[in-house]
Amino acid sequence: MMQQRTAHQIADVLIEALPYIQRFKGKTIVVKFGGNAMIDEALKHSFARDIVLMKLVGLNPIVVHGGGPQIGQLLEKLNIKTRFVDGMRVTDSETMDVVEMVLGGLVNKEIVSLINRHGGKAIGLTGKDGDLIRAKKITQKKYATDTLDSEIIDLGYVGEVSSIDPSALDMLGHSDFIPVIAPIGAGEDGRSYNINADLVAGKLAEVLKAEKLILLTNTVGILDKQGELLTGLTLKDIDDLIEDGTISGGMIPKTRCATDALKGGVNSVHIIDGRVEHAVLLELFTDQGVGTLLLSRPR
Ligand SMILES: Nc1ncnc2c1ncn2[C@@H]1O[C@H](COP(=O)(O)OP(=O)(O)O)[C@@H](O)[C@H]1O
Ligand SMILES: CC(=O)N[C@@H](CCC(=O)OP(=O)(O)O)C(=O)O
Repeated sequence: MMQQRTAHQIADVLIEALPYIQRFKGKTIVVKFGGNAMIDEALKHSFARDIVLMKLVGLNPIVVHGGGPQIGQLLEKLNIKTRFVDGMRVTDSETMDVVEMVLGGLVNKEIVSLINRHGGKAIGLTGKDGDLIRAKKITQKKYATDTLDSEIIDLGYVGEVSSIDPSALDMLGHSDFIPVIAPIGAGEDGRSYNINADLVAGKLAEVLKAEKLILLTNTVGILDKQGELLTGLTLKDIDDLIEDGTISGGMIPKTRCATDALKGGVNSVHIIDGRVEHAVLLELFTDQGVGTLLLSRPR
């Protein structure tokens, strides 16, 4: 009896995924995997398996990864000091070499190899490969609070996305390959630029006209002032939450990327908890979902 019920429950869970698989078949889903989620071995494996399953059931996953903590660790070993201004790492030429080594090398190849070990065919790219991402230098204006003067802070080789050539991704999307992208772009001068991974994921989702952008982070989603999860938000709600200070710190650039992607034609953005095993699968293929769903307007 017990065994039979368990079998039914398993079948229910499997069949719950069917309408979602039918709806998203052939659609592009951009998934940003943050550096914090990569610290846990079990989480890395569950993420890789989710991506392999997505591809096998006919979706087109594109992975964009971060690696902030991993860059920090190598810089520390090399005794190179680092600092952030408004969520961006100040990146001089020496730091850029380390960023490229960690993001384009160690972290990228680790994710590629994990996906491959779970039966996928991942191909690692930085924005320099296939001329995927062109970057332009960001100039950061920092406004001092005690004076009205503005101080320009030179962030060095920190870029924003100036253009994307998706032809390499189009080719991979029509094959068994799963692209895994490190957030490094090439400047007009051919130099490498360090780009925040959320920015890259948002722009890629926009250019690829992705069905969804999924941002894995280290909170359960966007929280209200009482610390309760906000399960559904629209563009207007997000503006209000930033305005009244509910959304602050690292969540501001993240939600800005999300709103840009929605305005650019992405159907939905999901900010979900990367600390939960199989968070991507639960968000995509179950009725309740996890985290915060952001839409242009109420459904
Ligand atoms: N309203 C909010 N809801 C959830 N997190 C928030 C909110 N406002 C600020 N945050 C902060 O934003 C952080 C997520 O941004 P960040 O650390 O940059 O993420 P990641 O490293 O995944 O890119 C959360 O850990 C939290 O400290
Ligand atoms: C300009 C800038 O700050 N770039 C980031 C790139 C990595 C990143 O975005 O990693 P997470 O997603 O893990 O935070 C950095 O150097 O840390």
